Order: sequence, then structure tokens, then C-alpha cells
Amino acid sequence: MDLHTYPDRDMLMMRLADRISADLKECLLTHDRATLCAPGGTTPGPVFDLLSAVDLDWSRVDVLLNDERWVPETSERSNTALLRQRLLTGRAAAARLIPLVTGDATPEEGLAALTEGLEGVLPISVLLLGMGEDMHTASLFPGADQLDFALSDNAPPLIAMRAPGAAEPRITLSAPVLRDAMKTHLLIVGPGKKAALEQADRPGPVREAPVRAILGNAMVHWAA
Ligand SMILES: O=C1O[C@H](COP(=O)(O)O)[C@@H](O)[C@H](O)[C@H]1O
Repeated sequence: MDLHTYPDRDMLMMRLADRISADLKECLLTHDRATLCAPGGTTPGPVFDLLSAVDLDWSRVDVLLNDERWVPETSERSNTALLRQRLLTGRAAAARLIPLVTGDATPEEGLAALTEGLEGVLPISVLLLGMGEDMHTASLFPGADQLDFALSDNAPPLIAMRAPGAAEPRITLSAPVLRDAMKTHLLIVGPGKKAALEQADRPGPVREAPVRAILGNAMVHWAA
């Protein structure tokens, strides 16, 4: 496992934002556009704050979530709202947001339109993922109804998912799309997530620790 440990969270967020912006700039040297795929949740806000001020050609960047909770954007649980408030502001306001939520009642109803919206934005150029203490990443939760499908090699890019560990229905990128990313970073903080990471790094079925699906490709960034 490619684990990078930082003296504190501030240092972690600064170094990670530097790496992600360097990855994006490198991609834009040889490609017309770059896709930055980002997590929601409670951890990445400070990295988003730093990235939003970076001087790069954001008008050539597509920003896509790893996954979304099927809630309206007015909900405090909306990952889209987090992106709008913390990343797509300042210089990064010029980036294009690829939506992962619709006004439909269920993710199953929104799936076809959202999948169409992914045309031209895959493969992911720079992937930033988070992880829960249950070892889920994106919305690939242990015990989720569509987990085996989402982990399979022939999975479509987007899957509607329901899981005992998730408070609401979800939509998530599938394992093959996450694995195809050109650069992958996993951001975790705190002792609970470090213990979960160590458990996930041991051999075992991916379905019991879905983060295993990407661990071999990822630079892992951790601070206490
Ligand atoms: O529900 C989610 O959880 C994970 C981890 O979130 P955190 O609050 O522990 O940082 C996140 O990566 C994912 O995008 C989100 O939908």
C-alpha cells in the first residue's frame, strides 16, 4: 500500500491539494480537458477550499462526484451542495459540474439521464476518494444491494445503490470506472479510519471491504 502520513491535518490538506493541482495541470498539458472526480462527506472540505484558489485553466476541467446521496441540493447531506460551496467557487468556479442527481424521486429513475451525462468525461483524470470506517468508498458499501454488480468487471459506470449503512438511497460510480482513473488519491483522517485501512489492506474479499477495489492503485493520504 502506498501510504503517505502527514504530521497534521493542515499539512495533509495542503500537500494533497498541491498534488491534485499538479496532476490536473499535467493532464491539461496533453489533453483538451481533464476530469476531477471528488468525494462528498465530512473530510474533503479543506482540500476543496485550497483547490478552489489554484491558478489553473479550470474552464477545461469537468468536476464529477464519486457518489451522491439521493437528497435535494438544499439538504445538508447533499454532496453536490458541498462541491458548489467549497470547490466550485473562486478560480474553480469556471469548471463544469457533471451532475450526479436529478429531481426524480429515486436514483433508478435518474440513472439513464445521469449516465448519458458521463459521455466524454471518462476515464477520470484525477480521482480523489474518501472512505468510511466500514471500509466503503464512493457508495460501495458492504452489504449494499447492488454491491456485487458494482464490483463486477462488466458493471456500467453508474449504479443506484441502497445499503444498510447508508441513510438514503445513493448513486455511485462503479468499481471499473474508479479503477480506470489515471491518478488515484485516497484521503482519510483519524485513528478509526487508519485501523479500517489496515484491515482493508489484509487479504480478503472485496465485498467485505469495498475500498480494496482501488487500494492497489491509490496513493493513500492520512493524518491523525
Ligand atoms: O457517504 C459518504 O461517505 C464517504 C466518507 O465520508 P466521510 O464523512 O467519512 O468523509 C465519502 O467519501 C462519500 O463520498 C460519501 O457519499
